[in-house]
Amino acid sequence: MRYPRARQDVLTGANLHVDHGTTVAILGPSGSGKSTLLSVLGGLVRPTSGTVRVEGENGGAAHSVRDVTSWVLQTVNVLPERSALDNVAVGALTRGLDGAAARAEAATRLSAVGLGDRAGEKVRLLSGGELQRVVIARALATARPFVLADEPTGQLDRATSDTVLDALLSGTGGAGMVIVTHDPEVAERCDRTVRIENGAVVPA
Ligand SMILES: Nc1ncnc2c1ncn2[C@@H]1O[C@H](COP(=O)(O)OP(=O)(O)OP(=O)(O)O)[C@@H](O)[C@H]1O
Repeated sequence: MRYPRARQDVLTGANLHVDHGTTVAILGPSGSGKSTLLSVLGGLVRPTSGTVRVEGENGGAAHSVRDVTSWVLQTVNVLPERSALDNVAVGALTRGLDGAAARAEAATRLSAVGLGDRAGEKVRLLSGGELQRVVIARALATARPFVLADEPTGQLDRATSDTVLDALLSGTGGAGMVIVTHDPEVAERCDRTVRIENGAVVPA
């Protein structure tokens, strides 16, 4: 992967396989290309060369990457004037639940990230860490086969980070997950950890 007008590749010969139902942590210094790798994996940017492939149950092609992934991103769009519950319910609606079921699912997801008592609050009134938890609850409510998370606990204190990580790791319902993190404790709880070094993905 080389960005337009950049002088060198960010990723070069990078190769990563994520099994269904497993969690992979990506570590690496600032600027090494962690977020770039995540963006390539999720189909947000097209790699300069190479491919991203989603395998179906029998190894055949399944869907496009964008259809099977949900994002935990700090910059992801939320509806600031709507409640936390409404925002998470949107995730559940995308998988075909009706309104009442989507709201029930949203309430459960918000409780799991410790925001049960803030469900009715407008999102614009939440703190950065609370917003991050709303984003996580919404991503999990979509119940897609893969979750891509960029620094999901970056803004949280240790205790909240543990709560959110519990929710993230136990709430996926068997989804595969890729987590970009600087936090060794987050990496420790993943099934596998890799690092980005000189543009390549290497075992940590
Ligand atoms: N849209 C872009 N256009 C050009 N260059 C970019 C773009 N996005 C990132 N880069 C460059 O690619 C390199 C890798 O950036 P990336 O954000 O992937 O790193 P990172 O490992 O996630 O860093 P951090 O830990 O600081 O978030 C950096 O040198 C960055 O300047």
